[in-house]
Amino acid sequence: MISIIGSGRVGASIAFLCVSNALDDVLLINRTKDKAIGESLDIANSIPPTSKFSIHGTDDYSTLSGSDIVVIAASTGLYFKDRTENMVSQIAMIKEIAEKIKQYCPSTIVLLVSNPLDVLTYFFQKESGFSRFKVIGIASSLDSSRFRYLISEKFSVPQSSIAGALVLGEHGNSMVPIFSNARIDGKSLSSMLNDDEKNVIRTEIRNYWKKLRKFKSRSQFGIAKNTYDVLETIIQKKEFSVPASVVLQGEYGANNVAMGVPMKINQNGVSEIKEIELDKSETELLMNSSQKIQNQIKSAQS
Ligand SMILES: NC(=O)c1ccc[n+]([C@@H]2O[C@H](COP(=O)([O-])OP(=O)(O)OC[C@H]3O[C@@H](n4cnc5c(N)ncnc54)[C@H](O)[C@@H]3O)[C@@H](O)[C@H]2O)c1
Repeated sequence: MISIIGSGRVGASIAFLCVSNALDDVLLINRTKDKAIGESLDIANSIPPTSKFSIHGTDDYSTLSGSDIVVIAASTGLYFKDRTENMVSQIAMIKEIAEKIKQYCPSTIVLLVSNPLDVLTYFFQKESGFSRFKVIGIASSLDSSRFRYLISEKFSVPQSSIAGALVLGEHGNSMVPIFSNARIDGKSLSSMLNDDEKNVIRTEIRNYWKKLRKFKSRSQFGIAKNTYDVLETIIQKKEFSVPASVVLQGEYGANNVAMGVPMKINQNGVSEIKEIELDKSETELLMNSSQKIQNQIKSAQS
């Protein structure tokens, strides 16, 4: 069973993909029970006639028991300028949720989606005491899909001709697009862009969510698909290479901080953290990004 805590825009979109693709049974848990019931009644009509799975909504955390995976997409409020605006209330919320998950499904895998993503991934792992390989923050794959989209628009090429376009580090203003790893039809992307052009793309990726919010209130489908891909990997016992946030213990020179890094995921969670080669400026930017997240963690602890 896949349980999704928080059935707002993002949680409901993830549930819709799971149910309409007959991935597994889905449980929606929301602070306000009616919202969870309403979304589950709607999404239930997308169950394919050949599916053996269903969906239910509740505000009762004890129903988490038996969850194979829990997705956390709950939010205490909106933010407008920066994803860290609600950090204090989001950390308090994640600590409460960690207690419930520990109580009702202590051997589950947890996918975090709520913001500020890296800070919450860190606090969830510390609070729950779960293996760091079972607590995965989903966001770098979304940022990477934005990177891919912007390259494909700039060069008028299909996304299928782009490989290795990764965004690592914080899911926030210090995120780091890795130009040195990206290829278009096998040709190095770095060699096709000067520093100014790279800066423009870097800024566009970081501000993608702000641009999107000029046209609709906030994003939901991109993150839903990126989360679904990881859920499918785990439920169907596949293996998947993807950038995601995890608590680091020395990898990329970072310690006791969560941030987006390339990894392999399988049915047990993170099976490998991949340390890829970065150029000098990317290495510095990634160190700065981990330092920024660490500062946020420290400010929340003081
Ligand atoms: N990781 C990413 O790349 C990414 C992308 C988009 C959105 N997000 C984040 O996902 C989160 C959800 O976004 P949204 O647009 O769906 O928000 P939303 O406001 O539409 O939904 C949040 C839901 O969480 C519920 N909730 C609050 N506290 C709860 C609790 N303790 N237990 C259960 N439910 C609770 C609310 O009642 C609400 O229904 C936000 O933190 C947002 O910033 C992350």
